Amino acid sequence: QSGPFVLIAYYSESGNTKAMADAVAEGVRSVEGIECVLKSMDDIREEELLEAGAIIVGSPVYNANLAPPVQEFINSWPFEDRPLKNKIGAAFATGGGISIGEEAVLLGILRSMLIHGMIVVGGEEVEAAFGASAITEEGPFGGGEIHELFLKKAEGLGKRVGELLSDFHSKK
Ligand SMILES: Cc1cc2nc3c(=O)[nH]c(=O)nc-3n(C[C@H](O)[C@H](O)[C@H](O)COP(=O)(O)O)c2cc1C
Repeated sequence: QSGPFVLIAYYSESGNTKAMADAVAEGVRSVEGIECVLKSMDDIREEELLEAGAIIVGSPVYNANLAPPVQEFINSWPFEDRPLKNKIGAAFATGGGISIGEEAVLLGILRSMLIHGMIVVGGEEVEAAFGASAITEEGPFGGGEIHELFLKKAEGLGKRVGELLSDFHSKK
């Protein structure tokens, strides 16, 4: 990576969180001068975490908590001298049902980021205030594809983080 970039790190067992990650990436890529690295968290090297200007983490909801591999990933971040301090952080999540854990997961990710001294932000719209989330199995949202409404929130999140990173860089 030559210029400032946003790292999007996701975990996805059945593809829903990956689909949201793709929409977040689209939002980031709409910002001029900002690059985007989109990866499943298994493939992320520590160097990439250290070089990223912003990190956006996505998790499915598992029993109203972060999926364990996501918490493990965050627990593996370097902490000595807090090298992630002042990076921008944001979250996205997918859950099967409405209000059975997605907000808890978003805030769980942001809480861990705050321990690292990151500057955490939500999405573009008030409907994505804690980050972008999607419902994947309940009622009208159970059709197999992620509803457009949720993809738009994900895109707005990526765009906002990209724009903030761009502002930070222009002030340096
Ligand atoms: C072990 C397990 C626990 C789950 N617990 C919840 C839950 O508490 N609340 C919820 O809304 N969805 C729950 N789900 C559903 C997933 O969050 C949902 O299907 C999600 O979109 C899967 O994301 P993925 O396709 O990226 O793997 C659970 C799924 C699994 C496999």
